[in-house]
Amino acid sequence: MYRIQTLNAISSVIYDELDDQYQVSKEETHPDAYLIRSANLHDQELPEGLLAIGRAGAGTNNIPVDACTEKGIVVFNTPGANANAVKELVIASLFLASRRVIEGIEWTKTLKGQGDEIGKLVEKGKNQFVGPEVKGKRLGVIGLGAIGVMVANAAHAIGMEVLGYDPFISIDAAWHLSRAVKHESSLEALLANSDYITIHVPLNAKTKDLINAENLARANQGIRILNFARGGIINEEDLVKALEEKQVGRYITDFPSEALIGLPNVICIPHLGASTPESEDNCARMAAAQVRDYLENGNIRNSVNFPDCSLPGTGAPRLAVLHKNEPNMVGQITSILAARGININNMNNRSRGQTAYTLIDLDNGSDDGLVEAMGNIQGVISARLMSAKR
Ligand SMILES: NC(=O)C1=CN([C@@H]2O[C@H](COP(=O)(O)OP(=O)(O)OC[C@H]3O[C@@H](n4cnc5c(N)ncnc54)[C@H](O)[C@@H]3O)[C@@H](O)[C@H]2O)C=CC1
Ligand SMILES: O=C(O)CCC(=O)C(=O)O
Repeated sequence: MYRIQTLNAISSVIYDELDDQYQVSKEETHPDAYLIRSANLHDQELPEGLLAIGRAGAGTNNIPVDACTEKGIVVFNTPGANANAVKELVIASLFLASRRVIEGIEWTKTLKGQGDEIGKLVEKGKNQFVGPEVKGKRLGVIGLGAIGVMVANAAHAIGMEVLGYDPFISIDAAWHLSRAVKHESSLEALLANSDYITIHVPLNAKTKDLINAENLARANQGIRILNFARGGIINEEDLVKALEEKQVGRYITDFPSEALIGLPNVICIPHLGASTPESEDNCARMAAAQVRDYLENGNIRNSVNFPDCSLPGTGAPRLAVLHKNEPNMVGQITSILAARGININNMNNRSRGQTAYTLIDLDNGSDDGLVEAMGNIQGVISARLMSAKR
């Protein structure tokens, strides 16, 4: 029996993946894995024995990934599974950043009680809510991953001139990006050449305060900024000042804060980017499937702290060793097997930055201290023995 603790409301489609070998609840004690959305794990003790965290979503800044790596907890996310939902809300927000629809709706509510006068009042008052069309305007997209590419292509399709900035763009993303999107090689150039920008990078130490007073000063006067990535990517103090000085014309964010709520020219959305049934199902199903494959078969797909590594299941005993990416790790692991007369049927070893993973299907052999022996190798983070069926 595997135990899964859910730390957020997760779509019930997880049960398509997690059969009766799984006990899933909010209160699970001694969980083998967590399934979460945006729950903040930074201030929580990670339970002993936790093997995996399945983040049903893209961003993992709510997870202490380095601490997980040290403890041998594999952190998974679900790349692209909610990208379309975010893209749709970003496109809607491009219009909201232009046309003063939200202010207009609020103002219209004040006309309640005016009876037959409403038509006349509407025509007289609507001028205050005029705003430009997006067609022909320039949109700068920061980060051309799963979401950024979709947003760039959709914005081009509605007639915008699209510029993109992503020094680390993947080959896959580049293949999917419309050729009409102009490549900008610096953030400063992107800001200076855009009427609107939209941010689609992860929040990490390198992207914190990526948008700040210095580069906002070089942006086009009145630039409209959309932030559906994370609040910390834009320096809030600098942003508020730039809004006051009209350097930033509009700011639409999925990440409200005390300083932003109620400010003129700011629209705060309650983190709804991925809140569609389709997206919630996609993310939940993918996270559950990845966690299951890891718990049962040791296979890793879409981890943010260990390399992707898998083997086809044959029912043979499988040794799974998470270790540091250091010389002679595989040599030491296989020497222990050789000393015990255990033959290797199949194996895969992958590395990623500081970490590595070795999966070995064994012809014979049982635990009998094998896992402990592996754990004693300097540089091994953790080891498990299982029978991989699929
Ligand atoms: N509002 C919401 O509900 C949601 C928000 N998000 C946020 O959006 C972020 C992006 O999501 P995805 O597109 O799915 O991720 P992704 O990993 O597919 O794409 C991120 C892209 O950012 C690029 N990048 C990284 N550092 C950069 C930098 N300094 N400058 C320019 N580009 C840089 C990467 O090369 C990559 O192409 C997530 O990390 C998350 O924080 C994601 C999903 C839903
Ligand atoms: O689960 C959610 O609604 C949050 C989605 C999100 O922010 C992400 O996937 O990074």
